[in-house]
Amino acid sequence: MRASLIQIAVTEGESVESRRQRAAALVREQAGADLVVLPELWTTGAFAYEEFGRQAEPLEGPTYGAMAKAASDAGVWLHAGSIPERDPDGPLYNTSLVFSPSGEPAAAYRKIHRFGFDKGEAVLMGAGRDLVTVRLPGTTIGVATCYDLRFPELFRGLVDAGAETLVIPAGWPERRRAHWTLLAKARAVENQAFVLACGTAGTHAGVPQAGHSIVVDPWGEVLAEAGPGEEVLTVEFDPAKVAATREQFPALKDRVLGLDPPRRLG
Ligand SMILES: NC(=O)CCC(=O)C(=O)O
Repeated sequence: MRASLIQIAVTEGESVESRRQRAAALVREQAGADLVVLPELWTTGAFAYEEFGRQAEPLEGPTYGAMAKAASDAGVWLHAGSIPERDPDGPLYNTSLVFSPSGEPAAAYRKIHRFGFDKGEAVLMGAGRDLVTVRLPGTTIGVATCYDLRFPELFRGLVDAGAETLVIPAGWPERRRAHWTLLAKARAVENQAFVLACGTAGTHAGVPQAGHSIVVDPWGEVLAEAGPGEEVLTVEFDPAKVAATREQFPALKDRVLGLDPPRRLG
């Protein structure tokens, strides 16, 4: 299976429409790949909080249209990263879009863990509730977004739902790059799954982005890693390695669930 992670640069010097057209062109250039991945909130930038409301789109808005067409032009499965979604009946959401090679919508995932504590995304956007997996030929992907990477229980839920390849678009800052790499490897090893983590390059809202998109196999080996700038990271991987790893080293079978709470002595 061949995957291309498009680590696009998000800068204020470029308009959203220009970046949308550029992203669509980059997706088209990936014809021949099985799966193409874009990062989180690449239209606005994940830290450009003031732009979320200004650039929010309905689910089937301009980014959806451009990405559906790009997926079908290239004939690829496309995880189109996420957009600020304006729900007509509710708040904004940080929503990822997945398209089939014929440009049909395959899934939408509303980010569950919002970043910012008491500001930013955490107050400007609503939280999703639903786990999302998508069956592709050869593997089942489980999707999560950026800050979700810090919450292992979400990934266990995806694995329980059949995920073998964890696809994580992000807008991760350079300042915490060490966490990004460490957590991507940890999620791969503990879930015995491939991790495809696609970040952004460039600087927006004064926050330099980490880049360093990364692909990790179920044994924790890094198959490919990008540099800091805009780049398309292409990798070949064998989805059968998930079943083989889970069979040869069956740690997932040793999970002990429903433990008792700590007992007080005395
Ligand atoms: N956009 C995000 O979710 C940022 C996450 C982040 O910076 C972190 O977890 O650290």
